[in-house]
Amino acid sequence: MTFPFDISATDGRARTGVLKTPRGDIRTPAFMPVGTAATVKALTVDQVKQTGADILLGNTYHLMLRPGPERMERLGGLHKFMGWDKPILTDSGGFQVMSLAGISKVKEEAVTFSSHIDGSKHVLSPERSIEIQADRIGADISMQLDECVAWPAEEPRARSGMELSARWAKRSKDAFGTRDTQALFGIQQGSTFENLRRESSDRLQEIGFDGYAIGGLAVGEGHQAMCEVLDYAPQMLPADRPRYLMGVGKPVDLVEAVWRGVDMFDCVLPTRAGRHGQAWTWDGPINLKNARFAEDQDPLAPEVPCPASTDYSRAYLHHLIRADEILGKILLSWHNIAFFQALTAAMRTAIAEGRFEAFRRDFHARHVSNG
Ligand SMILES: C=CCOC(=O)Nc1nc2cc3[nH]c(NC)nc3cc2c(=O)[nH]1
Repeated sequence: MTFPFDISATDGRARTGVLKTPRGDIRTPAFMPVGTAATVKALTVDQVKQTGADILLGNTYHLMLRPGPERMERLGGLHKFMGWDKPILTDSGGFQVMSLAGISKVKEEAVTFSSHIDGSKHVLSPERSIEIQADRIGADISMQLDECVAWPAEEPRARSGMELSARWAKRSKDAFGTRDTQALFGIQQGSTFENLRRESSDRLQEIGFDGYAIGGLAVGEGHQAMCEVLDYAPQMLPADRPRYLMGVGKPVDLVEAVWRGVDMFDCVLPTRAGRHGQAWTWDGPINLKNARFAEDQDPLAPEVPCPASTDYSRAYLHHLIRADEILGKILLSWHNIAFFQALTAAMRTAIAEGRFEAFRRDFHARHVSNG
């Protein structure tokens, strides 16, 4: 179903709005915490809710290996399983098969691979991926199966991956059919080639999707090269539908992508880097392992409305991380997710008030120069 996407304000290419789904509204620009194995690592769903997150990402690859699609359905689907009653977007599994699975083979018909957990054999076709996401997991937003070509890619290789993804887009849409409570997003590919990204966008629009993701980025090309693709790629996609940049990113990546017209993001960094002591603040990233925090009585970020950001001293967090205490991983993950939510909330307000350019300039001055 094409969920209503009400853009309430624009400022240059930046947009702010609401994607309305049966399970709740998603305020954009939106950051989706990643709930890989039916959990946002180290956090309860209540803690995630408290950060202001409107939607979570689930990973099809992990969930199809464990607990398995049919078991997930017998248990009532992912929302019931993990106790999260707001929207969930699932990825198609394609990307993680390439990066996590054992021997994988990509054929026209499907991707075959062996589980990184127990070596068992699995098949992921566009049709099977849709069945797992929409019918077994019960995702509110499903993603087409695609092929994310490694970077750097020569044009012929980038073309073949883009064309396979476009054929799989059609098969995904046909398998998804028409549903009145769930949506399907297509994925633009084409690596760093403008002509390929244009062809991909045109083929996706001919098929017609409820939203459009920008794939093939944040795969090692670096911030500068990613921004150069984002200088043109988002605008090739329909302006009235959500644009989702997959796997991105650091706070500065979000600001630069919103500036270029992106609406939705997902990234494991807030929780993954948090578990290793990294915290993002308005004054840039810091690592609590650093000795300079050993007697720092200040909280992480008094202006971020999360207990982990306001109620604990940096000295205490330094101690917890140095001691490899579980609570350290919990508090830094919680703070980082809350910071990413505070960042997207601040961008929504800046766009609504027509001052995103000033926001972007101040953000670079305060956050990036220190970072
Ligand atoms: C995740 C939602 C939907 O994803 C898919 O179903 N396929 C897909 N996932 C990606 C994930 C990425 N993460 C990064 N960097 C951390 N770059 C990525 C690129 C892709 C991509 O091109 N396709």
